[in-house]
Amino acid sequence: MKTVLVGVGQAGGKLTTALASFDEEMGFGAVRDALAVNTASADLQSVPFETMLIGQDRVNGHGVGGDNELGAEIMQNDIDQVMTALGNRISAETESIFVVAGLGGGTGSGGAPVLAKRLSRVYDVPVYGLGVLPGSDEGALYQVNAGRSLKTLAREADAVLLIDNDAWKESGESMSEGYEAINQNIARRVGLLLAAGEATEGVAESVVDSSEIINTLRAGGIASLGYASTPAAEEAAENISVITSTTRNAMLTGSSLPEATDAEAALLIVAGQPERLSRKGVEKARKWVETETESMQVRGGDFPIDSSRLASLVLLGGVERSDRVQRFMTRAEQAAEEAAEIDQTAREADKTFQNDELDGLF
Ligand SMILES: Nc1nc2c(ncn2[C@@H]2O[C@H](COP(=O)(O)OP(=O)(O)OP(=O)(O)O)[C@@H](O)[C@H]2O)c(=O)[nH]1
Repeated sequence: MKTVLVGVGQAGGKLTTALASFDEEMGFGAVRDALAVNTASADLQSVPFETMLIGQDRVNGHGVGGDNELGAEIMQNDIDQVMTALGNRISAETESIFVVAGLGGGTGSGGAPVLAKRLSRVYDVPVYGLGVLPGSDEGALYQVNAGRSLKTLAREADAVLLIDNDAWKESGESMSEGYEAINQNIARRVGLLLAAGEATEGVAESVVDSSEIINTLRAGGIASLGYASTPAAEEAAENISVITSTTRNAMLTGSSLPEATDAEAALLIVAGQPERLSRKGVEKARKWVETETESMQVRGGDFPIDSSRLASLVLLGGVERSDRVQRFMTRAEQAAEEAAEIDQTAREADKTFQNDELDGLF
């Protein structure tokens, strides 16, 4: 699937870098171009492709410090500049645009929905969000920001592929090592998905194309992507249970959104050497995904790659009713209510203080 990536904010820029590098290293060529947009000049310095600093008149290159309303405002003010830079990158062959952002901060959280809205109006190709949810140990501001941003982004984009920062956390890792590992995990999943949509030449089974990805995400809302891989036997017939167990792992333990299994639609892609791919295995695994998601719209296909391992990618569309997403929304709403209460108490204290001051004066 020929794609143009736009990273907004720090996490957006880092993830876009990881994705573009993975695509290049693997020689896939699905990522056609990329742009990183930020309000903080320091965050753009290590980005290896074109960058754009916005909001200089407001924050002078220092970022918005988690203020996602300001992030949205700045994107709105500078949107023409961003659209012009993207216009030079989006061509007739572009099949999708991904707006990539951490949803808990300020620049990406506020800016990504504004940009997705404008892109959807101007271009006919689908505009997807690739959004990162803050880990559950991140503070209330991050949860509130992400709750609001996710709702808006899901409305403005054709779908939001959601990544939970808690998904691949390993104990003992520093914050930056942790991000690095998460970004690599995301790059591998999304990179393979985009590349699978590009595969053209023949294997015995059905090759996935871009339209299957688009159709799986057609329901809109929130999507997740699972991945797992296992060493494979040389003979396809010996790999039936390898494919089913790898698919189970991809969905149950390798998902970008753990525990999100209730879906409107799904796409299973099994990648590996054509001679190791078992048609029966792919069909059995596809049926298992059908049962697990309780969806009648489960597509299946394969992606020929030169590897002695078999890998399963499971794209789930329309997972917003799943427990994980509901739990996050509840947490974000609680944090928003608590923040509003604190705000109210502060305002009341301020009023009392002012009244007392006035009492003293008159
Ligand atoms: N997966 C992942 N998440 C990250 C990374 N960097 C930051 N985050 C998450 O993204 C959120 C913060 O968003 P940032 O992208 O840092 O913020 P920003 O959009 O640049 O906005 P401001 O810094 O407020 O101007 C937090 O929830 C972090 O956990 C990263 O490299 N990878």
